[in-house]
Amino acid sequence: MVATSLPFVETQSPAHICPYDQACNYLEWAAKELKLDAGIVEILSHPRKVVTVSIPIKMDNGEVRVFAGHRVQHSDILGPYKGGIRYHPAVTLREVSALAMLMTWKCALLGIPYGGGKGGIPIDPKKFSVGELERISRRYISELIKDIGPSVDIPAPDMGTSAREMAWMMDTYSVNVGHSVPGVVTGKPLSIGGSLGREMATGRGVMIIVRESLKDHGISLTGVRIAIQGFGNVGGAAAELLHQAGAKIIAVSSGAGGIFAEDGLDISAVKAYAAQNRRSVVGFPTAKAISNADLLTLPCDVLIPAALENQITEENVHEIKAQFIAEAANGPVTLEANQVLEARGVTVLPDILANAGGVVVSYLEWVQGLSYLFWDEERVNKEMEYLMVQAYHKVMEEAKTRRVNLRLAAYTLGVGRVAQALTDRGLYP
Ligand SMILES: NC(=O)c1ccc[n+]([C@@H]2O[C@H](COP(=O)([O-])OP(=O)(O)OC[C@H]3O[C@@H](n4cnc5c(N)ncnc54)[C@H](OP(=O)(O)O)[C@@H]3O)[C@@H](O)[C@H]2O)c1
Ligand SMILES: N[C@@H](CCC(=O)O)C(=O)O
Repeated sequence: MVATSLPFVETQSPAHICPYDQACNYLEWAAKELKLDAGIVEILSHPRKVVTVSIPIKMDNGEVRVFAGHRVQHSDILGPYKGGIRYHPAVTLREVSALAMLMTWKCALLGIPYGGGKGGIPIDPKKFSVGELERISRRYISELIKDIGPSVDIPAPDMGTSAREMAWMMDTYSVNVGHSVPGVVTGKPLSIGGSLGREMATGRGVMIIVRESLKDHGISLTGVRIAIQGFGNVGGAAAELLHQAGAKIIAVSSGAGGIFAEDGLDISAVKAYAAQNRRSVVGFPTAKAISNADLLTLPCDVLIPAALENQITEENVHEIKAQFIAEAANGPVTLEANQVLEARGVTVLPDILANAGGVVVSYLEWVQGLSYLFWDEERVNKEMEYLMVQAYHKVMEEAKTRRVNLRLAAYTLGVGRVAQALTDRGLYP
C-alpha cells in the first residue's frame, strides 16, 4: 500500500517549546524596548516566503522514498536571504522559520548586507549512504532553482551539512541555469571558490566572543574550565581553538553522549577518535562517560551549547553552574531560562553574536568570489575578528546604555536596523 502521510504538512510543532513562538517572543521583547510601530512588528513576525518541496529519491535498494524539504525566507530588507541548510531528524517547518528569523537579526547585528533565511530536511544523515545524500541534496536544490541565487538567497552549511553538500548544490544549480555560479552557496570547498578559514569560522568566532567577555571580567582564557555540548563543525572547532588558547576543555559530547575529564581533554586526540567513529566521541579512552543532559550542569566556568535549540530551559536552569554561557548553537537557551540566568549574574553571550563568525566568513567568501580575488587565511581571520569584536563592543555599549541584558541588547541592535530599513523603504504598494 502507498503511504498516504504527507511529511511536509505540519499543523503544530512536535517540540515541547515551539521554536517559532519563541522567536516571535524575542522579537516582541525587542520591539517593546525599541517602541516599534505595531505594523513593523506584524511584518517582521511573518516570513516573506515559505517553500516546502517534495524530494522523491530512489534509495540504494531500489525503493522510492519522498522527503520534505523546507526553505524559509524571513526577510530580504537588508540584502539577499542568507542562512544554512540543516539535515536533522528534528527539523520542522516551525524550527526552520524560527532559525530564518534569527539569521535576519544576526546579519543585521553584524552589519553585513544580508537578510535571513534557513532550509532544512528532516532526516538523520547518518542513516543514508553518500549516494542517497547526494541525490537528496541535488533534488532538493533543483526544486528551489527559482527561489535561490547569489543575489536572491544564498544557502550555507548548518547541522548535518558541510562543504560536500554545498558543492553538490552549487553544481546542481549551475547545471540547471546553464553556467557556473559559485556565489549561489557559501561554505563551499576551496576548489570551487570556497574561502580559507570558513570551516573553522563559527568556532573561531565563539572563541573570540568568549575571550572578549572573559577579558572584560578580568579573566584570561588560560586554565578556564569549559564544557561543550556538540562536537561537530562548531563545537569541534571551538574546542580546538579554545584549547590552543590555553583553556581546559573538561567535557565534550556528540548526539549519543559525552565524555568528561576533570584535568581536561586532549582535544587533538578526541578529534582523531571522532574522525574514526562517525564523529562520535562516545567511548573515547581515558575519559568518563557523561550524558548530554549532565554535561550542561557540570561545574565549569564556561558552558558552550553547540548542538540543538532549547537545551537550557526552566526545567534545568537551576542546575546550571557555569558563570558564562556562549550560545554557539542557535537558540539553545529559552527566554525564561535566560532571565533566570541573568538574574543570577550569569553572562549569556547570545547566539546572534556568539555564533556569527560562520556567516561573517560566508559573507567574506561571497565578496571574494564576486570580486574574483581570493585572500590568504590570515586576512580572512583578521577581517572576521574585526567585525566580531566590533559587534561585541556595540552589544556591550547598547546593554549599558539601555540597562538591559546582552541578548536584549543584541536584539535591539539587530531588529532596530531592520526596522529602520523597513521604515525608510516604506511599504509597497
Ligand atoms: N555550521 C555553521 O557554520 C554554524 C554557524 C552558526 C551556528 N551554527 C549552529 O551551531 C549548531 C551546531 O551546528 P554544526 O554545524 O556544528 O552541526 P554539526 O557539524 O552537524 O554538529 C552537530 C553536533 O551536535 C551533536 N548533536 C546532534 N544531536 C544532538 C543532541 N540531540 N544532543 C546533543 N548533541 C547533539 C552532533 O552529534 P552527532 O554527530 O553524533 O549527530 C554533533 O556533534 C546548530 O545550532 C547550528 O545552527 C552553525
Ligand atoms: N548556518 C549558519 C551559517 C549561515 C551562513 O553562513 O549563511 C548560521 O546559523 O549562522
